Amino acid sequence: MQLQELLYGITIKELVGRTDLEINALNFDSRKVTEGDVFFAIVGTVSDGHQFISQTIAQGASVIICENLPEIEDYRVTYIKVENTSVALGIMAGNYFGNPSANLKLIGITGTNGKTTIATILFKLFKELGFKTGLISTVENFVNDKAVPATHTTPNPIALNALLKDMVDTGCDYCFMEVSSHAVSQHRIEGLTFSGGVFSNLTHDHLDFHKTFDAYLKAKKTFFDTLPKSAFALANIDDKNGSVMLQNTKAHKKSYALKQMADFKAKIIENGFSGLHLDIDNEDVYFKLVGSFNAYNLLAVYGTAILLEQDKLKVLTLLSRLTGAEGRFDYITSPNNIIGIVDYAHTPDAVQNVLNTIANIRKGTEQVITVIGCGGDRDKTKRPIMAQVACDWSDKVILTSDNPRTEDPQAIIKDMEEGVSPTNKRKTLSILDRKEAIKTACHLAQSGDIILVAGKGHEKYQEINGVRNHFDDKEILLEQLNPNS
Ligand SMILES: CC(=O)N[C@H]1[C@@H](OP(=O)(O)OP(=O)(O)OC[C@H]2O[C@@H](n3ccc(=O)[nH]c3=O)[C@H](O)[C@@H]2O)O[C@H](CO)[C@@H](O)[C@@H]1O[C@H](C)C(=O)N[C@@H](C)C(=O)N[C@H](CCC(=O)O)C(=O)O
Ligand SMILES: Nc1ncnc2c1ncn2[C@@H]1O[C@H](COP(=O)(O)OP(=O)(O)OP(=O)(O)O)[C@@H](O)[C@H]1O
Ligand SMILES: N[C@H](CCC[C@H](N)C(=O)O)C(=O)O
Ligand SMILES: [Mg+2]
Repeated sequence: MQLQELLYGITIKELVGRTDLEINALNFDSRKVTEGDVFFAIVGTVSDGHQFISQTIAQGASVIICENLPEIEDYRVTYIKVENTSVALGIMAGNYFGNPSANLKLIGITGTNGKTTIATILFKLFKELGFKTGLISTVENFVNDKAVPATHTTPNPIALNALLKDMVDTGCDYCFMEVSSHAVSQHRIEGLTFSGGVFSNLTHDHLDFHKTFDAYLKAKKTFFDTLPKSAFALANIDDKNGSVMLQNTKAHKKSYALKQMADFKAKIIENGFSGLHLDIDNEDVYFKLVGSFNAYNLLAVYGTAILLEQDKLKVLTLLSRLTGAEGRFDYITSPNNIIGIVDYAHTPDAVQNVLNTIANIRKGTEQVITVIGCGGDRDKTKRPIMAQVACDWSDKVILTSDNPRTEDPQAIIKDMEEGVSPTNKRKTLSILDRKEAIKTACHLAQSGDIILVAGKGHEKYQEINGVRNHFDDKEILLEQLNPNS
């Protein structure tokens, strides 16, 4: 492909060299650059890509996209100065892959909690409705039936557009993708054509990256502010930020809610371990998903399907048969009737929701034992709050490790302990080794008790200093609670 074909939509501040040259691939990582590549120099959180420019030229890069022009060393290389390299990368990655997002219906889902659940159920639903469909999510990506491992919730623009092209080539009509706040801030979704956007909720997370709640909110809102007129914007208006998301969007504004008037409305009739019984848009329907927060997720899915012009009764019938995403309120019952739940709750709000759900459906006499940790190299301010919520809503709590990454796991537990009040101390244990923590919870549990293992959900690893060792909460629960299976 010729460089000039990649430059549609790019505002060039300065150009040195030819644009009528054949290029190989796009690359933002110097370590992967080969002959004929375009290298994008990005200022990151750890290093500045500009410092690798000469190295990439030595490796054969023929085009450099940057925010500051280096001293021109090689007149065979084309240098393009832009305002923001990440924005240019998004647009050029789209051009490189033939702007696949415009050739299917792309729906983005954003919010602190519920993105994976909503995107996954939409993917399953649209496949059941008979469409070829794509999914981009935290757990796994899918090009219709083909699974593609996920590295991020929202991939980088090159991986993202490559996936979308694969979906278009496979004949997919729809793609449901999670849009993380990191992705919006880092312009990973730049240049994509969305047919719709969905907002679930906004609570405490990622303040290490965004610094303030306002900046976090703004990142989410930017996604809605940039939706085109032809798209729909569907927001949960029971969340106080739902209407903020809709404030300035050009898209068709639509709302969903359980507690007030909205375009899509539901009422919880029953909420138990066997599932939810809802009145949804005046239809009485049973669902397999558990917990009132899933009533919101189901309503978001239902609203999206109706906005995508699907038949109401067909949608509700199929939805009532579907299960949620892996590791989200995923539970087993032992032979002596101990319930073990694996859930991806890793924010204060999610922990509160999952424990509220358990509180609402427990019979009353049984103990709730929670095993919980907080991730390293992530928002430190959520640690004491998560521990406090866990203690306030459980009979026993075991604080443990969850992906310490480059941090000292003992120090993370110490941050969590700050949130344990003196009265809560007596019901709290700290056990560094997560496997031992889960084992201890299983030993403490008696018939009828409920164990919640929170934070890792579908994850199959424990990440320590850049190394991911096999670890699976559900596997350990199964082994401990069903020793003969
Ligand atoms: C904080 C964050 O989002 N970091 C992402 C970011 O890395 P960075 O800004 O730290 O990059 P950097 O290391 O400073 O490097 C800057 C630039 O120099 C380049 N470089 C660097 C070194 C070198 O030798 N040569 C070179 O060219 C890098 O490729 C990069 O382009 O850009 C990288 C390339 O796209 C991402 O892989 C990386 O994700 C890291 C691994 C990450 O953990 N991200 C998490 C926080 C994340 O994105 N999470 C969200 C949401 C999670 C959720 O709630 O679901 C997600 O969407 O997954
Ligand atoms: N609508 C919701 N409101 C509040 N909490 C929710 C909601 N949906 C799910 N949760 C809780 O949040 C956890 C994560 O859910 P899910 O994976 O769907 O969210 P996510 O937004 O994709 O998270 P991440 O940003 O980490 O990918 C669940 O395990 C559950 O405890
Ligand atoms: N995808 C999110 C949640 C990870 C959950 C938890 N297991 C952790 O490692 O903090 C993140 O990267 O912040
Ligand atoms: Mg997710």
